[in-house]
Order: sequence, then structure tokens, then C-alpha cells
Amino acid sequence: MAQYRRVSGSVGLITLQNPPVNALSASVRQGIVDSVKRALGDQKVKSVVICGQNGVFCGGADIREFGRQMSGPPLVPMIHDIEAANKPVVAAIEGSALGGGLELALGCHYRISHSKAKLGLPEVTLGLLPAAGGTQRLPRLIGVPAALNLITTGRHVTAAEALQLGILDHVTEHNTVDVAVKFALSVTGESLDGRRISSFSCAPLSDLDSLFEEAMLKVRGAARGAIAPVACVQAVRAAATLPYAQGMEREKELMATLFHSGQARALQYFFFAQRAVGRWSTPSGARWDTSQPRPVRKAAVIGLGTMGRGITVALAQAGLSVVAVETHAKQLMEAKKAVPSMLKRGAVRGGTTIEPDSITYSETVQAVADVDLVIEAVFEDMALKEKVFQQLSIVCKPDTLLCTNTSSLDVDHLASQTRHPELVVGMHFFAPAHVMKLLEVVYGRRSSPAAVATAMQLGKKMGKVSVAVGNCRGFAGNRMLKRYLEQAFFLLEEGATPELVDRALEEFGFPMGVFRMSDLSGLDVGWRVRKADGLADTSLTGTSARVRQGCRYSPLGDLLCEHGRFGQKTGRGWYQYDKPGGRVAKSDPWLHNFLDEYRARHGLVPRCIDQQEVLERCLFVLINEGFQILEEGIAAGPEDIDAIYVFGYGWPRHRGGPMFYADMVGLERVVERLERYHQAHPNVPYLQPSGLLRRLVANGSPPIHKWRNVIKNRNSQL
Ligand SMILES: CCCCCCC[C@H](O)CC(=O)SCCNC(=O)CCNC(=O)[C@H](O)C(C)(C)COP(=O)([O-])OP(=O)([O-])OC[C@H]1O[C@@H](n2cnc3c(N)ncnc32)[C@H](O)[C@@H]1OP(=O)([O-])[O-]
Repeated sequence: MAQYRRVSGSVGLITLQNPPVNALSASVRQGIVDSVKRALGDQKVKSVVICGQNGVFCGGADIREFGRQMSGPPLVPMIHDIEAANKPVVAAIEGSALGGGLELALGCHYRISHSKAKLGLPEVTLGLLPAAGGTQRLPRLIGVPAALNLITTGRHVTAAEALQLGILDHVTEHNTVDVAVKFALSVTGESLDGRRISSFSCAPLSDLDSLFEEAMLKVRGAARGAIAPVACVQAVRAAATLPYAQGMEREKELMATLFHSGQARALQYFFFAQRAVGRWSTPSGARWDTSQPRPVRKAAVIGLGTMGRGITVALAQAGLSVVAVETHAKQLMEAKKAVPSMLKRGAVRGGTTIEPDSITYSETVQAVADVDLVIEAVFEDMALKEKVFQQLSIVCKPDTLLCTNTSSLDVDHLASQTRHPELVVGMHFFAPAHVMKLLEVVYGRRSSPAAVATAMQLGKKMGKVSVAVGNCRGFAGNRMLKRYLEQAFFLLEEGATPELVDRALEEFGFPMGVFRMSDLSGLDVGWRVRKADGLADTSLTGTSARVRQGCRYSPLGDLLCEHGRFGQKTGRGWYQYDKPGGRVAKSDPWLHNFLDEYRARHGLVPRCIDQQEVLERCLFVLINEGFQILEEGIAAGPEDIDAIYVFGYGWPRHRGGPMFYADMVGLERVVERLERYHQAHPNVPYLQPSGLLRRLVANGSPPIHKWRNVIKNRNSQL
């Protein structure tokens, strides 16, 4: 709703009231319409101020209403009536003015903002466009190039930038509503000609066609199949080329194509999923709202390889003092050079400064005696990690949290090496650790609620999306990835090429297909793990070469490593590169011959494999493993898995994440395809649909937000 009152004698003050962000729900819209009518009809009122309660102007349309039957007054005429008013209307912006919130402010005659406010039109990130006149008013106000940038990226701008762009008339450090009321009094009776943005023309540009061609190329390149950015460009083009009324028609038409699209549903689901992962819980009953995080002021990182350096930078950027430990002198020296330059680059990107003396370096573990939290990031070797944890348990304060950055090893086993296993958790970062958004927080059997809460909160402080997951081999993300990689290898054995598999996945929306990705991260990493697991044995011949522990196995990755092909770092992998460290993947005839010979040696007759099979084989097994993970309680809900995949593995956000994708495709279909593939490949057991997946289908395939009920019912019967 909206509250209306008269202040300072002649100013009608309208306050939007819909906590926490004053989203424009039906009742808020009704409240605005009624209040504006009252203010305009009241002789005593000479000007109007619109603000939001609790220091937030407005977070835009109420996204929760989108999936439902819309009711209440529509936004477009409501904003039109405000702009057409014959009394000055001033927007007093605090906190955020986003989406419909900024569009409402653009309908006002003046915009005054607090210096700390953020403004933007982020609709594109929800699969939409600013359809309450935003695509038509903003270019008229700030020019086409700047509007294109804001609308197609959805980025939030500071009040200072908004002032510079011309979105705002005034920025204040004081009480914004008071300033706006005074301002409203000062403009009482002044002409409003020249204050109604819809009457403006876009500033003329000499080469409009090439500007839009370029913009279109740019968004198509970045969008990876997302349709909203393209529609945003089309809408702004309408603003630049059509009269306002026709532009509004075009905006409406384009919005109609987006509004009910699968992509909009996926992106809006993901908006809420992202927030849901913060409300974590564990099977032992620890929860986000009942667990108290510990303060962490000083942290340590053990091991300054690539991951350790990134973690050191992430901690320093979060404002912590960091003790960075590396026992190898040469590696320590390299880290001392690399970390400051990584910090400097980060500071340039983020516009921050970090005190260089917030990091101290040491060659011995003794240096971490007084820290609140340690993150171990040594080589992925259990014996080495055991030793580090034993040492830490002696050196550190008794209440220091001990975290491991292992990507797959047993957190419970590491905890058992310490005196306080309840203070041990996994903090699984993704490379580069100071850039990637995802953090898997892995709780063990004995991790205390406070330990989990502290790691989750520290992740947030570092700007990460922290997802709590249980302890199992590979945790959630890598465990699912293993299935995906294996299927990709099998497809090569059956006749596909890396190019074909990668193209299918890239057209689906991944930034890189599985083989280009493997070349980038290094084929030797997985090889080392497979060797440690006793899988990578290329001395085996005949049928046994392609079977391990009774299941199908492909030694292709191992064979490539034996040829010294580790990916980009050696200039050869699934593709060839112009030099070691080269970035541009080129098709490699050697690899194709190698595949032909391999198939001939194993009596495999190559067949034609289409993109659909690639997608189903690679993605459905990954999804199936996701259901297994939910069934086992390793992840609490589908949102956790989706956040992990979007933030850590390049799953296209406009497809919502693997579990949402399964819901979109239809669970029956996923089951039917998995069963078909399992029939064709009976020695791949994980092609069998998981118990939870089958149960969901048996329960009538409820929508994704109801899956937790089915999972809970099952767990309560156990
Ligand atoms: C044909 C039809 C025509 C329609 C015309 C459409 C016009 C328009 O162009 C479309 C839009 O405006 S699209 C909208 C464009 N606007 C945007 O995209 C802005 C989206 N919002 C944001 O970016 C952030 O929430 C803020 C920066 C506002 C606050 O950040 P913060 O302080 O870190 O807080 P937080 O943790 O993020 O959120 C707190 C709680 O509020 C919830 N919630 C938030 N916004 C909501 C909304 N609009 N709605 C509902 N709920 C919303 C959020 O889920 C969370 O709930 P929970 O139950 O506690 O989890």
C-alpha cells in the first residue's frame, strides 16, 4: 500500500509501504493511484513528493506477482498520470530505485537521491525489459548509448554516476525526504514544460544504424542465447526512431514476447533461488536462523599455489588481516610478487584500496597461532592434508576454525585429525578464487552449527554465493560433473568429436563446451585423481581396457595425458593451440586420427550422433546425479544445486540451473530418456533414474518449489 499525508502545509507526501523493498504490488499501485488522485484534487496541495518507507525507494515491480493472474492498476497508465500531473512531482530516492521503481521516478518531474542510493533497470536479468516506459524515457533523458548500456546490462549505478548521466537532478547526503520536500516547495507553481520526459526527443546521433548493429552484435555475443538483451536493444531502437506513443506500443509488444517465456521463468526462479541458498539447513538440524557465526578478523591461508593466492586476495579484499603461509621458499617468493599485483588489479576493477600490510607472509605454520580461521589450500593429497591438519590442531588457538579447500577429499577424515573436529568445515573455492562467485561450504558429520554459519558468513563477506552442502566424494558440484565428463568421453568413443560435443553444449548456453573447458583447466588434474583412485591404467587391453569395477570406463583422457597432452598449458589437448599457454582452440587432425585408431582397436563402429543426444546424455546424467544428491541430503534443495551450477560451472542462467531445467523439460521425459539410454548402455549404472526422480514422477511431477515436500516426506519415513 501507500501512505498519504500533507506535510509542510502544501506538499502531498506519498510513502510506498511494502517491506522489505517496497515492490510495486497491486496494493502499492492502487495506493499510489489513490494518493496521486487525492493530492491532485486537494487545493491546498501545490506539489507532491513520492518516497519509500524504511530507507528504500522501490525495488521495482513485485516479481512474485508475475507468475499469477495480474490484478490492480497497471503501471504504465499510473506513471503516465503522474507525469501528466499539473503539480510538480518529486521522487525522493533512498536505498534503491530499480526496475519499475526507477521507471516510476522517471515519470516524476524531478529526481532527488541520497548519495548512497543505487539506481538501475535490471529487468534484463529477469528475462524482461523495462516495460513501464523505461526503454522509452531513459534514452530520451540520457541519450541512446548510455541508456542502451544500462538497459542491456541491467547494471546498478551509484547516485554519483546517475547524476553525471543526467538521471538525477540532485544528490544529497542529508535526509532525502526533507530535502525533496523543501525542493518541492521551491518549485511550486513553476512551469512543468520541459520536465515531462515523454515529450523529449532522443539526442540526435549521426550513425544510428551502425550504433544499433554494434549493440546487437555485442548483446548477441554475450547473451549465449538469452532473448531479453536482444529485445532490449530493439526497444531502445524504437525510442530512437519512433514517436513516444509508438515507442511505447513497441515496448509493450516486445514485453509480451518475453513475459511468459521459459527464459523469464528461469531467470525469475533463479532470482529467488539465489536468495534461498542463504537460508541453509543441514540434516542434523543446524539452520541459518538459529546458528550464530563467530567473528573472523584475522585469517590464514596455508599453501600459496594458484588457489591459495586467490583465497588470500579474496580474504584481503573482504577486509581481513591475512597470514599467508607457504613452506616452499621459491613458491613463497613467487606468491609475494603475484598477490600484490592481483590485489592491485582487483582494486582497479572494484574501485577499492587495500592496505598492502593487511597480508603477512610466512614460511612456517607457527605463524598462524593467533588467527580466528585457517583455510588450507595445499596440494590435493590426503596424506599431506592430514599432516597439515594435525599441525594446525596443535599450533592454533583451541577455538580457531580449520577449513579445507579440498575439491573432493573427505572432510570428516580431515576433521578426525584434529582435537576439535566440530571446528572443521570445507570451504571449496573455484578458480580463480578471488573472482569466481561460488563457494561450497562443506559440513562434516561433526561440524558445529557455528562453524558452518561462520564459513557461510565469511563467504558472503567475500562477495561469494555460499552454498552449504554435505560431505561426499566431489561434494555436489564435482560429483555431478564427473558424470557429465564421463558421458562426453563415451560419446567420443561412439563416434562424436570434441567439436560436435562442445558445439551442442555452447549452443545450449555454456560459455565453453566440456572439452574446451577441460583443456583450459588442465587434463592432468583429473588424470591425477583417476590414478590415485586406481582407475587410470592404460596397460589394460581388450575389453578390460574399457571397464572398471564392472562399469563402463573410457581411458581416452588417460591416453591423452600419456601423450603429454594436458590442454592449453602444453599447447595440445582435445584441441591444438598455437603455443603452450595459447588460448585459441583449433581442431586437431592428430586427435581425430587418434580417435579413429582407438575406435578401430576396440572394435567400436562410429555412428552419427546428433546434438540432442549430446545434450541428453551429458545433461540428464548430471541432473540424475543432482536428484541422487538431493535424495541423500547432500544438498538441501534444488535451488542449492542450481546456484552451484550457475555460479561455479557456467550453466546458462537463463536456463535456471540443471534442476530447474529438468522441471522445464518435464520429469517424465527425463526419466524416459534416461531409461532408454540405460537400456542401450546397461554397464553405466548411473543412467538409471534416481529413486527421488522416480518418486517425483509417481507423485505427479510437482513443480520445483514443491520438491522439498517430497524429499522431506521420504526423509521423515527413514
Ligand atoms: C505485462 C506486465 C507489465 C509489467 C511491467 C513491468 C515493469 C517493470 O519494468 C518490471 C520490473 O520492475 S521487474 C523488477 C525489477 N527489479 C529488480 O530486479 C530488483 C530486484 N531486487 C534487488 O535487486 C534487491 O532485492 C535489492 C537491491 C532491491 C535489495 O537487495 P537486498 O537489500 O540485498 O535484499 P534482497 O535479499 O535482495 O531482497 C530482500 C527480499 O525482497 C525480495 N525482493 C526484492 N526485490 C523484489 C521484487 N522486485 N519483487 C518481489 N520481491 C523482491 C527478495 O526476494 C527478498 O525476499 P526474501 O523472502 O527475504 O528472500
